[in-house]
Amino acid sequence: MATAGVPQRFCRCACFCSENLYVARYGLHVRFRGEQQLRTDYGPILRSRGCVTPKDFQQLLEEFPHLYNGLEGMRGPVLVTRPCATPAGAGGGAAEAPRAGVGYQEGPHRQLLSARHGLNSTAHCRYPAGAGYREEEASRLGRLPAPQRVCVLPQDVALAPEFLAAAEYSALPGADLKGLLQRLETVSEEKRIYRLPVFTAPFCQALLEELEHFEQSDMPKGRPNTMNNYGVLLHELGLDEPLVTPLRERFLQPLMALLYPDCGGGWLDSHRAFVVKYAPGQDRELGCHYDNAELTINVSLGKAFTGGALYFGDLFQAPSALATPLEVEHVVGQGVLHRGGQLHGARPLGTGERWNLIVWLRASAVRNRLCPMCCRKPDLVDDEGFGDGFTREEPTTVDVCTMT
Ligand SMILES: O=C(O)CCC(=O)C(=O)O
Ligand SMILES: [Fe+2]
Repeated sequence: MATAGVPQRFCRCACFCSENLYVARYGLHVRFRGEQQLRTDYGPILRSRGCVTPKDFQQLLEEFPHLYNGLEGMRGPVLVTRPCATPAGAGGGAAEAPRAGVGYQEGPHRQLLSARHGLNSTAHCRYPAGAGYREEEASRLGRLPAPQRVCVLPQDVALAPEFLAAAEYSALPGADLKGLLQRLETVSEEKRIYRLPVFTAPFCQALLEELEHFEQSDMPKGRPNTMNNYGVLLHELGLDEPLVTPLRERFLQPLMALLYPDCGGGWLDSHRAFVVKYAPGQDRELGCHYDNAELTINVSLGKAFTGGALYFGDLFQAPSALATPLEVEHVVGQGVLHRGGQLHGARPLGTGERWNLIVWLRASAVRNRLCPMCCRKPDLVDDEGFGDGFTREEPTTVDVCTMT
């Protein structure tokens, strides 16, 4: 692990530019190594989705020019085309087709981000640590900028008593899984999905206000990932250091160490945190995917809404076409804990607005061995901030997730 006092240097995997590229026109994520590989691997499915003529294929190829000039950009969650059965019967072959804005081109998009912001997967962070936003807030509105306003809430006002109790218990020397399970809800024993209250109602309210304020401001904004056109990156709001890092280090780590010791739960050393927003006329659902994370916490912040349940399939490493997905309703203030590799998505929103804080929790000791995106030894590229959570250090011995 890092030497105390020396800031850790994080990396991403170079697969970023060639794996899981989203082609919105055909609702498909592809791996791209070259024309022949694309035809061989995706010819039939592309044809079935309307990529039929030589011109269609040429247009498709034009989406990937960046692969030859070394430019890379931001990485979001990966929407998969592996089976993730849904009640609508999408299982057995391709998952529910993910949706994105019309005309969205994944390759050039990543290239553009890179050209503007340099070679880093936090390229969307126009305002490192939220500095720009904080300054603008302070001078324009003459009020406390976001991090202070949200984080001024003391711990016991912000965090639900159940969360505090579970985290405190987990940090005790004699704590064990059995004891922890008495302090949270087991949503699925088989899938190892858990739920517990995380934030108090006043905190959710305060955070929502900040998020909405940021949204309405004219500050340029990055988006959480390639599939969400709305939402906020927490580091752009300046909330990574004051809110998410302590949440991970002091509260989530002890909990995750007991729940998921085999997935790096006790070795979490970075994160990517963002808020996703679903609303009428905006994004309304999220296709089946797995996260670029060892573990994930997904906290519902509100507002009032119907629909938008989470659904969970198998681990992406072991999908079975016949599996019935598990539906999990959100409860405002509560967090759902799951393994990043668990296939999941969000059902369409019915009415209202749904805002959720997602924290992808990463353990370099696990991912340094195997990039969860390309499933190979990561090809490390230096990055800014937490990058994609890889480090150049020798991996510490830790049992990685077993494939079940
Ligand atoms: O919409 C949700 O609650 C799920 C979001 C999610 O899974 C993700 O952003 O990785
Ligand atoms: Fe996800």
